[in-house]
Amino acid sequence: MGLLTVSGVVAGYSAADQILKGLDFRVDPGEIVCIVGPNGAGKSTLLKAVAGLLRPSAGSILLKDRPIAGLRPREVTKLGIAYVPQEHNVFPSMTVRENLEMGGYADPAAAARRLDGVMERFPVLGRKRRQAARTLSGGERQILAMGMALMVEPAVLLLDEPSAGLSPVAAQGLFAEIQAINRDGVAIALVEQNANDALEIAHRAYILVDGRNRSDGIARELAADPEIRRIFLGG
Ligand SMILES: Nc1ncnc2c1ncn2[C@@H]1O[C@H](COP(=O)(O)OP(=O)(O)OP(=O)(O)O)[C@@H](O)[C@H]1O
Repeated sequence: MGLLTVSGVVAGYSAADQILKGLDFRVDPGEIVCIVGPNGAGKSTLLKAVAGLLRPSAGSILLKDRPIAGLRPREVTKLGIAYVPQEHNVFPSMTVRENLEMGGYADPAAAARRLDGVMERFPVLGRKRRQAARTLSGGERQILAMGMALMVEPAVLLLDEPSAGLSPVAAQGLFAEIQAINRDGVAIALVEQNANDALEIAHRAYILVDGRNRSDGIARELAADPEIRRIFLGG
């Protein structure tokens, strides 16, 4: 059984504007699953539907065997799915520590216990815990956003373009952190523009085009497919 199973989901930003047109998607325990595809394909929309920010008009979303489509974001988080949006994912004027505390808002009693664990897991956050988030580098800010998400000890982490705007070196560092989080036992759904790098760290991948699956399979096999390379991976 999949850990997260999306079946036939139709969703969009209004009834007349369906972006996901019957989408199937699955994350199994222990996986990093990458979602790539052209601009506007619906990659971010898929993560928003899973996170509870959009209510699908058809189809189902299951966490293990529990239906979650249409639940509020806070309920989805409590059940074990943490979402890191592409932008505005930290509070710039608050300290690193305060941001982490905000990340644990769904369960404040447990948050105090988890704070030390997250700062140990990401030493840079421990060292800079008293600094305002706006003073962090782009890569550190993304690590903080992931640290906030891990404050709820999720089973599944949804990451929307975490490497956007980072230098190649910072992006490589971030991908290594994503792999380390996955090795700690967190399954990850990763939307990336940086498709070649994302396919290197992913176990499986989906290629979305116009709200539907164009292809899916083992990430390294998709990355080696000449037609997929030509159309989606820049040659
Ligand atoms: N809040 C919104 N309200 C209305 N339409 C939206 C909203 N957010 C996204 N869209 C539209 O939904 C479509 C899919 O957007 P989405 O962000 O899911 O694409 P994407 O595959 O993640 O691509 P990108 O790489 O450009 O972010 C686009 O046509 C976009 O304009």
